[in-house]
Amino acid sequence: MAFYLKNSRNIINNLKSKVGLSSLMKQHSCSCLNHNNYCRFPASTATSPFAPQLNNLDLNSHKRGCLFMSQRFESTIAEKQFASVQNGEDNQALDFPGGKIIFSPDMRFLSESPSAHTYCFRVLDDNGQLIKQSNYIQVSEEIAVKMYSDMVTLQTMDTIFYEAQRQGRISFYVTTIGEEAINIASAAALTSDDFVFPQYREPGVLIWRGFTLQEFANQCFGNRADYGKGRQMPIHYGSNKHKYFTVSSTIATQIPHAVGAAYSLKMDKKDACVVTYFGDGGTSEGDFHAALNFAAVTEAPVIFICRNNGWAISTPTSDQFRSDGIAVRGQAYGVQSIRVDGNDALAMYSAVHTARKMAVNEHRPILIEAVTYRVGHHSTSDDSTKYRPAEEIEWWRMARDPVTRFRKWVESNGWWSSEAETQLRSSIRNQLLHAIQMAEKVEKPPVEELFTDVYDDLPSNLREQEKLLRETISRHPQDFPADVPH
Ligand SMILES: Cc1ncc(C[n+]2csc(CCOP(=O)(O)OP(=O)(O)O)c2C)c(N)n1
Ligand SMILES: [K+]
Repeated sequence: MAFYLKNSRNIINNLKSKVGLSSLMKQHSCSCLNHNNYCRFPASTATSPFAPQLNNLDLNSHKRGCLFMSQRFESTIAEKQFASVQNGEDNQALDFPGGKIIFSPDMRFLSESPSAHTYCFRVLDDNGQLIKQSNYIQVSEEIAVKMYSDMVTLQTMDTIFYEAQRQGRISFYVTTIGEEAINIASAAALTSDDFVFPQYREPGVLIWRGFTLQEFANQCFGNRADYGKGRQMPIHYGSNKHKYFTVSSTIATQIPHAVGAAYSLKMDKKDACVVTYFGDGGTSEGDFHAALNFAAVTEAPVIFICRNNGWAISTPTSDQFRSDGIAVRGQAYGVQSIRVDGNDALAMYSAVHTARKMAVNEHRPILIEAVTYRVGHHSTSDDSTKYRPAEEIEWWRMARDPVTRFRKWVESNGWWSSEAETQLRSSIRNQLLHAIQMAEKVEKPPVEELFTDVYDDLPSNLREQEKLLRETISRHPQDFPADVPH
């Protein structure tokens, strides 16, 4: 039998000094309650002066019991504290709402940075070899081969769609080059019941979940088969079937949405969590901060995955923030956090797999900072050599490519060969070229679709806009795409 007390960090010292229980107490966190705020007392506590109350508790009723006990202890301590402050004794600490505050005569400011940088968890070295004693979750041959194949699919899709944009066949594109491991390994560690609130550099999650290359192409071409009916720019994918919320260009808006969705999963007692992705730039938005705090206090099962890729368009992280990256901010909000080598697929898989268990079983948010590099330009509207050295990009592309690193590990297990590689790459390339040709042939959605799906009855301002649009098209037909029915 064991006993649990709420806010025990705050009262443990008082108990030690005033009640003399120190030899009986063992501080340790309780995973099923409010985490760090609870202490477990061993059965021997039964010999303490509090034995009659403690004996009324057991493991199953400890939550009810500890609330009762904590109220009892807190009120006793508050009374004693009040009396001792009145008497001018023991004024070194006080219970404030929310926790004990220790007073000190030293005027000491908290340092702006920790003395040591936060460690970065990795499993595979740069050469794809397992680092001895690394603490990782095993993946089966089947999962490893699918992970590798999907990373190659993502890389090939990026190359071909990027070229299609350069040829003027699609209007815009964003590549994920360099971030394939974050995309695919995180997706592999989730279940299909988990909801995804993406930024825009995570299409690999959809690849993993079975969104077809034809579906990707239909969205980029904005044709009639696109679920968004051509209303959004290319790469703004969404899929009800795959629980993947539609990409919104507006940075960081998805982060609080994810927390709300996670809170609702918790209230519905679902065995699932929510995962949201964002970049280092996204963490400068207020939405990021509100979301972390909201998730911490509601104990929402949400995994925040920050792709810290060094650049937010042309803004380097040194101009973005002065903290030791992103992971440390989780701690400030009361969220367990980890920094991971985002170019190590096994480390990403292990961290997300573990985070998912913690989120779902313990009802808590987790923050993962995946350290990586944006190898491509920000988008097809950007030329990143204007603001960063070409050698830096090349170094990451060659020496730290996550796809090659993972391939070496898969090969060293005897699960992959150069014949399989050649066959996979040529098959994906052919499928993509075919998907593009098909998507190009499908008609575009008609003009009236611009105005549907929001209101049952079009309000007068939208009717006016539609009229104005049609008049403009008839006055300037040469400026209007010939393949859009109107
Ligand atoms: C609220 C808002 N501000 C600015 C922009 C313009 N913008 C588009 S992408 C981007 C950079 C985002 O960088 P980051 O979040 O680090 O993601 P990355 O592109 O590196 O993956 C900016 C500033 C926007 N879309 N939304
Ligand atoms: K970024």
